[in-house]
Amino acid sequence: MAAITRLVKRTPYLPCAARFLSHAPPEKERNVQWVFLGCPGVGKGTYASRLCNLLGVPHIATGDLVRSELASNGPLSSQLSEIVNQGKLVSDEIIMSLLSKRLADGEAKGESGFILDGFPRTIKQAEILEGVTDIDLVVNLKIQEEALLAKCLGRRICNQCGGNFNVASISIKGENGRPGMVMAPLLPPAHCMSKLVTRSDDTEEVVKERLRIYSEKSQPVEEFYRSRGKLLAFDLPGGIPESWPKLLQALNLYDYEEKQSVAA
Ligand SMILES: Nc1ncnc2c1ncn2[C@@H]1O[C@H](COP(=O)(O)OP(=O)(O)O)[C@@H](O)[C@H]1O
Repeated sequence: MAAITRLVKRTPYLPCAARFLSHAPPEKERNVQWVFLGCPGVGKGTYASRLCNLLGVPHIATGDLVRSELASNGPLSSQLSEIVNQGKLVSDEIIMSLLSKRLADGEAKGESGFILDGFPRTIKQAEILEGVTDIDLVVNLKIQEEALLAKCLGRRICNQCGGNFNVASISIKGENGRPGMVMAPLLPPAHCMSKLVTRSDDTEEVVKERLRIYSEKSQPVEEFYRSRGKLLAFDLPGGIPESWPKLLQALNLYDYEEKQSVAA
C-alpha cells in the first residue's frame, strides 16, 4: 500500500476531465484520471478501453491484473484462483500491490493518466485512492438488471488475439413505463471462432455471487463519489452502436472523436 502512495504522489499525472467537460483551456498538460464503476457484465471493459484509445491513456483493469497474476503461476496463484472462482473479492492488500506494480511499470514506460476499470471496488480502496491522487471523474455505467447475467454468460475471449466478444442476443420487452432494450451479439471474426474461451468465473452460480457482492461491497463506492460530486451516472441504452455515441455526448467528447478521426 505504501508503494501506491509513494508512486502516485510522485507521478505527474496530467489533464483532466474538466478540460473536456467544460472545454476550459488546459492549465497544464495532464492526462485524464478516470474511474469506471458498474456491475459485472455492464460493459466497463468495452467502453473504458474505447475511451482509452480515444484519449491516449492506459486502460488499467484490476480484473486483468488478477487474471495475469493467476496465469503466471506465481506465489499468489492458487490463493487467487480459489477467491476468483467463488466470485469473492481479492483482499485490498493484494489488489493494491498488483495495481501499484502496474502503475510503476507504466510510469517507467512514460505513461500518463489512466482509466481504472474494476477499481475501486470497496470503500477502503476508494479511500486509499482518494488519499493519494485526484480522480477527475467517475463514470457509473448501468444497464437493465435483467441483461447482466446473460451478458456475463455470453462473454467469450479469443485465446489467441485476446479479443473480447459476446455471443448473447438480448431483447428485453418494454413494460410499465420501462423502455425495452435490444443488444445484438458482438461476434468475433471467423478466424477467432474456434479459439473462443469462457472465463472460469463466468458461470451462472459465480456471476450471481459476483452480482450479490457488487451490491454489498461496491455499490457504496458509487455513493462515496456521488457525495464528492465526481459521479457521472450513465444508463446504457443498448449495445455499442446505440451507446457509444451517447456516452461520448455525455462526456462532451463527441467533437473530440470527430477531430481525432479527421486527424488520423
Ligand atoms: N478492485 C478489486 N478488488 C478486489 N477484487 C478484485 C478487484 N478487481 C478485480 N478483482 C477480482 O477479480 C475478479 C474479476 O474481476 P473483473 O474482471 O473486474 O470482473 P467483473 O466482470 O466481475 O467486473 C473479481 O471477481 C475479483 O475476484
